[in-house]
Amino acid sequence: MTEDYDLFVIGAGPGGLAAAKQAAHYGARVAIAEANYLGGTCANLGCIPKKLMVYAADFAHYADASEGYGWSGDRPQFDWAKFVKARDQAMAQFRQNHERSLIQKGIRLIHDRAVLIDAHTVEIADQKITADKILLAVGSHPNKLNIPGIEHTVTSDKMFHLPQLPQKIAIIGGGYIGVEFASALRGFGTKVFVINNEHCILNGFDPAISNAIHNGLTQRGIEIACSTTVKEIIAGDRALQLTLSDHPTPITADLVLCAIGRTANLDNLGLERVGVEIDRDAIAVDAHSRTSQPNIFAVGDCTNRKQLTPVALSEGRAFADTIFGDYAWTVDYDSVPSAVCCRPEAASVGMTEPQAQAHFGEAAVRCYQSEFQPLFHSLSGQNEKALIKLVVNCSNDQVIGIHIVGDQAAEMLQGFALAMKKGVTKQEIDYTIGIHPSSAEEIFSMR
Ligand SMILES: Cc1cc2nc3c(=O)[nH]c(=O)nc-3n(C[C@H](O)[C@H](O)[C@H](O)COP(=O)(O)OP(=O)(O)OC[C@H]3O[C@@H](n4cnc5c(N)ncnc54)[C@H](O)[C@@H]3O)c2cc1C
Ligand SMILES: NC(=O)c1ccc[n+]([C@@H]2O[C@H](COP(=O)([O-])OP(=O)(O)OC[C@H]3O[C@@H](n4cnc5c(N)ncnc54)[C@H](O)[C@@H]3O)[C@@H](O)[C@H]2O)c1
Repeated sequence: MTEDYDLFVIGAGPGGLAAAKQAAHYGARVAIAEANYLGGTCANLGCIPKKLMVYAADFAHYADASEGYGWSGDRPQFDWAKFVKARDQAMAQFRQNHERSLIQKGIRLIHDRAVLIDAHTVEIADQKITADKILLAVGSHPNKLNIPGIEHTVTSDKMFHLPQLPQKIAIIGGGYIGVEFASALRGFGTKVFVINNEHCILNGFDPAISNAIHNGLTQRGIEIACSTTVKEIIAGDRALQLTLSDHPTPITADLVLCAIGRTANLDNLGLERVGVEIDRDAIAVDAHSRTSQPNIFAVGDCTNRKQLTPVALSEGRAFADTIFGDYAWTVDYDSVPSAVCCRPEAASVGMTEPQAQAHFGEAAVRCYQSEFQPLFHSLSGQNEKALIKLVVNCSNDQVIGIHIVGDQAAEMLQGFALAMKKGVTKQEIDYTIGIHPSSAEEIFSMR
């Protein structure tokens, strides 16, 4: 029997869109379903609106620095509602661009929720559609703590549509989302208190990064409590009151953000019905993103891999190249760079110093670290330092980890991440000529 499509994709976030477009490029007949907004979390409730918010907050930072550069006069005021309107217009435009590009590629977009009926059939908008292959790219949703008063908290989804900015916010979670919102909101003038259950924020990053970001955030006036959590939240007349474990006095805030990780969107998808197995609350897949049901695949946040847009994109492309194209490849999870869009910014790729020592032994690992004042801050009046750290495998001189803190850390890291993936040695870095004046040139003079 001929199926309606060669590929049916459930979820039009970065993973689903990349796979659909790549499969169509090979001539496959493709349909894609999206229950909410085209572009998924990344384009609508994640990376893009977050980065625009970070840019908006940066103007306060530049305004603070401008006096040292000879500027004076009235300081412009920030209008949250005006920003939200402009941002939403830009995001609507991005969605239209996505839709146009799907049409151009001959991909059918169905704006509705899809569920699995059997291994080759999905149900959507009261219609049954069959496909030879089905790709699950359904993403994830924010976790919430199970404590009294949790109903008084919001998650990152809500943060982009607040009617107004809070005067004081408590953020539960000191990971990517907690730290990024803490930093941006502080830029807008909000008082921020971060509560993290682990011994440091951004645990999992190199300790040099966690420490530098901790110091950078506290220097900007953000309060951080680690090795603690929230036991209870009580709504008072004027504020929310949070009781912390091992913390003498409750803290108050007018908004509480819960940012403690995200879990795959698996509810009522029909996975049990078609025999797709689950592992640690996510869809279990092999290296080629194949589930336990041979013609059903899964990519992105709904699998137990790295919850990052470029990872979802690569998994989508690798799936389409392997199944519909002429070559098979798998994603290399060892050299995935990522950045935390806080101020100061952090970016990282490869092994941390503790990971490298655990893997190769302490004696086999050498680290080079430089902390310096970027030229910009010689006049900004801000005591900001930048940091670059290299982790090197002594046995072959290869750079196996690069960690950067400071302005444009993400932009700086991108090229170095490619060099690391290609096996660059410390000696090759030493003999490379830098660009002057820049912060990045510091990496070439670390002895
Ligand atoms: C606040 C925030 C900031 C972030 N910032 C960054 C960043 O700076 N850099 C970065 O790399 N990553 C960032 N991320 C993570 C990034 O957004 C995700 O890793 C990425 O979006 C995952 O892509 P995906 O395609 O797997 O899923 P998603 O983007 O979540 O897309 C899944 C789509 O599937 C749809 N869907 C679900 N179920 C169904 C169904 N049954 N039928 C039809 N449609 C369905 C959903 O509506 C959704 O649109 C951020 C995340 C958040 C929350
Ligand atoms: N810039 C980026 O690339 C970016 C930005 C945002 C999100 N993301 C992706 O989205 C994922 C989810 O982000 P996230 O920040 O929600 O998760 P996360 O895993 O990055 O951080 C969660 C934090 O919450 C803390 N936590 C957990 N339980 C807690 C508790 N009971 N009390 C106090 N603290 C607690 C953890 O110690 C951790 O620091 C990230 O892992 C990342 O993959 C990426």
